[in-house]
Amino acid sequence: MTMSLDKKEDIQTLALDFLAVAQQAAIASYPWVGKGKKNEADGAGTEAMRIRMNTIGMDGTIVIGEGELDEAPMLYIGEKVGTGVGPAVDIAVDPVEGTTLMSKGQDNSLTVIAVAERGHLLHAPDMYMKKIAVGPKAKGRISIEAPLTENILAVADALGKDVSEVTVMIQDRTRHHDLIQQVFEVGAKVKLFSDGDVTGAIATGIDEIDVDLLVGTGGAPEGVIAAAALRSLGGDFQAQLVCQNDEEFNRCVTMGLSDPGKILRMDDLVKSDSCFFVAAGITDGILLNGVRKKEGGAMLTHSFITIGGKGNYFQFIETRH
Ligand SMILES: O=P(O)(O)OC[C@H]1O[C@](O)(COP(=O)(O)O)[C@@H](O)[C@@H]1O
Repeated sequence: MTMSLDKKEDIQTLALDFLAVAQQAAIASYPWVGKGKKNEADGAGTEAMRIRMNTIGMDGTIVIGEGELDEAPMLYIGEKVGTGVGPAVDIAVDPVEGTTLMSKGQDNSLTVIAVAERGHLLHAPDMYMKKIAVGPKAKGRISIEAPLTENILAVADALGKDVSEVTVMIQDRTRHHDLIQQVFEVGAKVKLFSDGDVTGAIATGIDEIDVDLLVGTGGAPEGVIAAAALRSLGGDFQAQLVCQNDEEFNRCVTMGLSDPGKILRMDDLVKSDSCFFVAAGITDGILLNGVRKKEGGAMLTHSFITIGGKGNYFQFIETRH
């Protein structure tokens, strides 16, 4: 029998199962850290994720994964996962978010998974997306259509901070030159990063991390995953797909996005609070510690879980395997 993900206990149980999936994927990718082999790490994480996911009592469908069936043998878009008996859910995965970071042995690579009730996650094509993210305190105060300077002033006001104390996370890319200049002009601070904008988005929803706003253009699949994390954390995420040519425009239309240039609000990205997000660190980062190998072969993981509809609820979990 297939049931929907409407009961709090269902979400909680499933979220814990997926936490184990993320941990296993991070452990499987770990031997490839710093080896310069992106594909091998991604493959190892993907396989571990799929094996563990197929033991879960659910009727799962991958909606954001490793690509189309003809380009990805595992966790392809549309692949059915789970035992087939249990809640009907849509799943968005990125076994290694920050493949370049991981392959160079740099900080901030992690495994991320977002899950929502069937039909509640946007099926985003693999193209660019303009994004803005804030935590719960600044929810309702930002607009992706407003200039960044205005958003920074609104966030400062919402957080009760002086504008000089507002930290804006931006991916260090030439396409973001104008955004970086706007931060300097208004007197706020940038925190530039080389890769991994899911981490930056989540950081806005966690008080202990000094990040107030994430802006910029990055991957659309990562955008949907980050939106699920922010929805679970009670924050806000707004976006707009960036079609660079007719082919990308037509791809959006084929995937059911009749107006690809539309501003995507939280309800367009993640339709309800029946969702959760889990992550596990591969290398150390601002959000999570990486995998550690202990004496005797035990592995230590550091992971993160946030579940929708519970306010600003999240937990960091250290596990010995
Ligand atoms: O490298 P680009 O083209 O600027 O793309 C940005 C995207 O790449 C990432 O930095 C890393 O993505 P990968 O893990 O696929 O390498 C994302 O976090 C971000 O959304």
